Amino acid sequence: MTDIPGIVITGASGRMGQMLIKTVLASDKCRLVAALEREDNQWVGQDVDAMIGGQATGITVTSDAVEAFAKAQAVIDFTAPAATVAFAGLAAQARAVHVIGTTGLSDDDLKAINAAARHAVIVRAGNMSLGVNLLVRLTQKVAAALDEDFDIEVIEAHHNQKVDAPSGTALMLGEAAAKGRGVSLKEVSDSGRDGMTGARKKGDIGFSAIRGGDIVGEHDVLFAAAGERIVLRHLATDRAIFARGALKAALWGQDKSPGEYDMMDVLGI
Ligand SMILES: NC(=O)C1=CN([C@@H]2O[C@H](COP(=O)(O)OP(=O)(O)OC[C@H]3O[C@@H](n4cnc5c(N)ncnc54)[C@H](OP(=O)(O)O)[C@@H]3O)[C@@H](O)[C@H]2O)C=CC1
Ligand SMILES: O=C(O)C1=N[C@H](C(=O)O)C[C@H](O)C1
Repeated sequence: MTDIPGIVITGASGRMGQMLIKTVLASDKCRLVAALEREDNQWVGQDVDAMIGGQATGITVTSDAVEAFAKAQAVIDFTAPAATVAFAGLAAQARAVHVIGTTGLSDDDLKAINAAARHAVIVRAGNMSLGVNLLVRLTQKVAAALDEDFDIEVIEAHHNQKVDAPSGTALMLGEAAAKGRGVSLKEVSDSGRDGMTGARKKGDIGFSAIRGGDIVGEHDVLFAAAGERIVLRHLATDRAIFARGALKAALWGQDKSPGEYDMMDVLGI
């Protein structure tokens, strides 16, 4: 046994799962203890190195979450809402830090995650990159400085396999803009415009989603008034930025008390 935190990666064969495994293997601050996939996944029973095409790890992809979590000090989870809610309960039982990158979570999912955070540390963010979390802060500041003569629109673009919209990041940016304005996002959110929508309602925060090709993740926050526009922009070109943030969160959470945290807490911004 060593003091270096043991990490489980869920959704191990996914786009983020593979990136996370590579990031953990490249770090000397943690060790990979398990790579988890669901039972019917083609990689279960195969070596992690065959899946990621990298160095020999001696670790076989497993579908046994209970056994995997029992060996872990942290679980890094970028999967899908149903899986993440189940993992939150199991990670809490194992008293492992649960880092959640999964987006598209419903209010009920968030309640279940919040309940699990009574027993263990959970760090959850729709975007784990430093750049986006700074952009969230900037968005709040700019929204607080401008009045409703500036229409706020969040525009996001992602690859053609993304299943949820608006993106988790777009919602973080929308929440920040609403907070800056001192309003509730639920009351002013306008997404999915189509057909005879009528004129834009003053004070609304709009969302637009583009899906295509292999776009990693692009977010604009547009403040548009008569005669001028301000655009705050983040472009992700490499999923490594999310994996680095997630690993930082897993290590940061090791000495924290049970509760739900976000990347602002981790980054101290
Ligand atoms: N917070 C952040 O910084 C970021 C968040 N994300 C979010 O992370 C999530 C994953 O993204 P991405 O890696 O691109 O997606 P992928 O579809 O590439 O990977 C998802 C993985 O999760 C597994 N999975 C899905 N459902 C279940 C389930 N019910 N039980 C067990 N495993 C399951 C999939 O397995 P299978 O193939 O068998 O279905 C797959 O291995 C998304 O919600 C995305 O929005 C992505 C990037 C950054
Ligand atoms: O699904 C993705 O790919 C991404 N999802 C996150 C989101 O929903 O914002 C973060 C990043 O933009 C990539």
